Amino acid sequence: MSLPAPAKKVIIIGGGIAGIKAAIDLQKKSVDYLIFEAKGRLGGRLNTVTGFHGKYDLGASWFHETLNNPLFDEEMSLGNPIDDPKIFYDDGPKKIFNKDGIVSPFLKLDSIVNELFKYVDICNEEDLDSDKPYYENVINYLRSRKHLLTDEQITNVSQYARSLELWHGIDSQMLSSKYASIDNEGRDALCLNYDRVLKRHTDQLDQEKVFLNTPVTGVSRIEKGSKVEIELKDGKKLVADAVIVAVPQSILQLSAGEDGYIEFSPKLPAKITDSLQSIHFGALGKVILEFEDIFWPTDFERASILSDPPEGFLRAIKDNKDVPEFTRNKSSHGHPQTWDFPAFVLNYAGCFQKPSLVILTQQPLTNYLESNKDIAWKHCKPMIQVLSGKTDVPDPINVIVTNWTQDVYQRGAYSACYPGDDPLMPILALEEGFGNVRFAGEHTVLEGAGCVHGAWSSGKREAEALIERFGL
Ligand SMILES: Cc1cc2nc3c(=O)[nH]c(=O)nc-3n(C[C@H](O)[C@H](O)[C@H](O)COP(=O)(O)OP(=O)(O)OC[C@H]3O[C@@H](n4cnc5c(N)ncnc54)[C@H](O)[C@@H]3O)c2cc1C
Repeated sequence: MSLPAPAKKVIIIGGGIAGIKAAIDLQKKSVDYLIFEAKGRLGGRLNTVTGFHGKYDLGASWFHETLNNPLFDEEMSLGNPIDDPKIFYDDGPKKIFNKDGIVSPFLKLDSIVNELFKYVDICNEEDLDSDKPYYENVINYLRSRKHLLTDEQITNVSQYARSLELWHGIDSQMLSSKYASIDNEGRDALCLNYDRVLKRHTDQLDQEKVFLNTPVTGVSRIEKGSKVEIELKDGKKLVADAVIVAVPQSILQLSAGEDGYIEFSPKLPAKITDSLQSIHFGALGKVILEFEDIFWPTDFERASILSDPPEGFLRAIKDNKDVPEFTRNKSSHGHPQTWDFPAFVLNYAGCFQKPSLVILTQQPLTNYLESNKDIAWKHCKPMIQVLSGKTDVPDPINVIVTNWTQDVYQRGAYSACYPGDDPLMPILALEEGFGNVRFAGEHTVLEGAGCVHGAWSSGKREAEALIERFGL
């Protein structure tokens, strides 16, 4: 009589949606698993909090690309009750504001910026071998069209084009032109809220196999690579047949000695370590303002707040002179100035009749606000004055500022491309993995890169790969 083969065991490092999905799928095939999560909660970049007026997502808010989003499909297949909807398409009326108030739709900024995006695509196709900062192409476009645009259009387009910063989480002087454009495979839907999606997943886990507040510090391939041993921060070691490293890309990019660093033994192949040099990490952040009452218009769902162009910008475009760089960090006033950065506003008054506004910010502003949370309202107040058309605006009853850049186990928002970066290299290298050391997360997928559904799909992929490897 032959004994049944002992159950295979997989250790999952990181309890975000990628790690959780991997665990669920492994469990379905009776593969034993343990999840080690550094923080005191599961979910990683899915984090829903409750304020005075309801729930807010500090990390992901939207289901992106809903024509090609398997997580969205799965959620919707479970029903979307009319009296308790799981999503809201917040793509109704949108308004654009600058320092002086509402920007007239007759400036046709959307049409011009759409043409500009096309121009950037054409430039990229014509020059496949090099990559410029996206902002340089914005300037080139404005120079090439300056006889066709009014001064007001040139000034406002230069800043409206920066809206992409609120997608990538980095400023457009740092953003790669090649990877600036956003694929749009379907409408984006606000998820109401991601805690529901997370709970549906975590409820499927065996809670005894989940270890919170347990950072992993080392991963070693042992027994000629047939087993993997992981080391926890307290020095404890555990052995498994495989490991799925589902920590953020920013953690894989740390150097020895930095908080959160994971030591791999033997070292990861150069294919992986070198590829991690060709990608960066952005810092999208959020400031949530809750007020007593609604005192601003409810006739729009989203707003773009345009920054001021640097002094002399228009003249430089018209005279073909060097265009001044825009301010990235602190100005001479000691901290970042409101009108130096574009912002994206989600108007809860327009979407849900609630007196709240969610303001999205990008690097380096996010880093500053997340480490100086007490100035967040002062920074945002001029935007709210413009948005409401009132100088005398009440203070919020609650200000919530995200913490992604300050969390040593996150260190920002998601992968982002600087000029010259090649996001494909790390994706291919991490997808290949290193024997039974596997990788999952938003930074390891092509479809849904940077997104929740991408991270989820990567967990599914790694579970499938191990199930096949184990011959199950
Ligand atoms: C502000 C913001 C807005 C976003 N908006 C959207 C959006 O609207 N739509 C969308 O689709 N996506 C959005 N995203 C991206 C999305 O949230 C992520 O792509 C996705 O949640 C990543 O999941 P993950 O499992 O790959 O990583 P994570 O969720 O980061 O999980 C990784 C986990 O690893 C843990 N960890 C790190 N180091 C260790 C260690 N040494 N040991 C153990 N555990 C460790 C971390 O604590 C973390 O919990 C947003 C992200 C942010 C920050």
